[in-house]
Amino acid sequence: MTNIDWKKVEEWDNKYILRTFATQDEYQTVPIESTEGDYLIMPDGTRLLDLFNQLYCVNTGQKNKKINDAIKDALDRYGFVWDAYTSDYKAKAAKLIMEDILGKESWPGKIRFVSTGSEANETALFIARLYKNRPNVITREHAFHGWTRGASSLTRIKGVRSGITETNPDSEQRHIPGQQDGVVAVAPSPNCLRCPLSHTYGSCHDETGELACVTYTRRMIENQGPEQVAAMVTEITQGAGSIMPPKEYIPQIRKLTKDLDILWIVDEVLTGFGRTGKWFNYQHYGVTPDIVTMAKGLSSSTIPAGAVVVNKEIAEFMDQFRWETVSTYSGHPIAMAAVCANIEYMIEENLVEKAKETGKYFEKKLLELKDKHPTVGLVAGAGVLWIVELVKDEKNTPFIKLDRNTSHEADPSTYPINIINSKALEKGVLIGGFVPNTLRIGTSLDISKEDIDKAIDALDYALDHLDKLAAQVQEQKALV
Ligand SMILES: Cc1ncc(COP(=O)(O)O)c(/C=N/[C@H](C)c2ccccc2)c1O
Repeated sequence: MTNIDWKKVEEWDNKYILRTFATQDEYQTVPIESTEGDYLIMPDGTRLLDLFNQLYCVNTGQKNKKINDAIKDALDRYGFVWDAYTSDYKAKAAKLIMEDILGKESWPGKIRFVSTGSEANETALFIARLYKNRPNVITREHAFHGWTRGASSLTRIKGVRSGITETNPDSEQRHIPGQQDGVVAVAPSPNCLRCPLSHTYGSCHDETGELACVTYTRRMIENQGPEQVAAMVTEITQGAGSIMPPKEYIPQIRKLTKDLDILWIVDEVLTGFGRTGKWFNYQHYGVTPDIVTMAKGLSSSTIPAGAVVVNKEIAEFMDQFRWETVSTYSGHPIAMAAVCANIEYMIEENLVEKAKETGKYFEKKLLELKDKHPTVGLVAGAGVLWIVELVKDEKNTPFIKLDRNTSHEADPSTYPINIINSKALEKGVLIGGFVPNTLRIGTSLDISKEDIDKAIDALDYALDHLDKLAAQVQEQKALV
């Protein structure tokens, strides 16, 4: 490795780069010298086991040899050609997705490649509104669909949707004028532990068995006027929002969209490509979408890539038109080479099945922690995507009242996810979440049992500390 002056790196980083998720004063440089498998390696050789899987996006592991070799081969042939030209890589990537992965399903029509998840969702919104000739779309509480204008109009995590937050917890929530355009209505999220409609799962079904949150969504769309609604956009498992729906929810939402003749856009940017133990998360529920958006695991993030798959009817409709917009890097030959190698590796190594089996081991180990630690209120997930809800008492009260909100209405150092993060780091494990009270665990599909055990040990150690803090708070309350 060339001799890097990491002091200079830190100086330039602080001096010239605009920050994300931290003000300049809060920001601290975290230098990473290299990555490998599920590990980040710092300049001093410290190896961090990454239970964020970065942003739940390195599905086939860091520095995957097959992907890196494919990129090197492609670089021997290409610099760049734009979407009007076809590389063998772009055509093969389309074939692998439409035939090898989705070939057994009758709904897929055609695919368009883009570069990010936000761009995939922008494309899906564009197509849905054009195809239905209607302006409105339905999103949900705690949704995260990206940061660009249309995608962010769907995003409903409080701190995120306005785009910026401030250190001072008492600061006014700022909103970026016009950023929320794009007529959307917000349906309740199937967050049964903290039901937005104050129901209890198991007794919230009506006489037809429909969940209360689905009935509410149906009524909301009927009030909007379904003839004004192009589509409902859903993550099957909410990623940043960290919510796993009850098993009936997705099939009932799919029925609702068909009953009301609106399109169903499924955002598989975070859950796609084997993360939940299926190629795509919707496949757990016996339903088929009209449009699927994808990114992250599409290339395992070695090179940015995103895509949108539309159903046969929409593909036929779009084929009539000259699409008068283009994104420069769509179908970039080097990115497509990474996509092909990523998918071929997943098929050769049977990684989707491996993730499914790994999920059973994760569930066993996380439920053991739930039995041991009073601050674990819920464990939910599948494959290598898990939620651990942190609570301060047996009533599942959240530590941070404004739950699923990143607008820093409290001091972030009091967030349970950050308390867990700093204790687990003592054991060389990076674990945490995005919303204050909920750990969001993600790994590569290939993670070893030894590394899972190392992660569970670190989480156990951190939860011991959180249990003590919760008990102290309870004792102080009892003294008052
Ligand atoms: C379901 C979903 N759709 C679209 C996008 C937008 O994709 P992009 O970034 O434009 O390629 C994302 C991005 N996730 C962000 C980075 C995230 C994930 C977990 C915690 C916090 C943030 C996503 O999760």
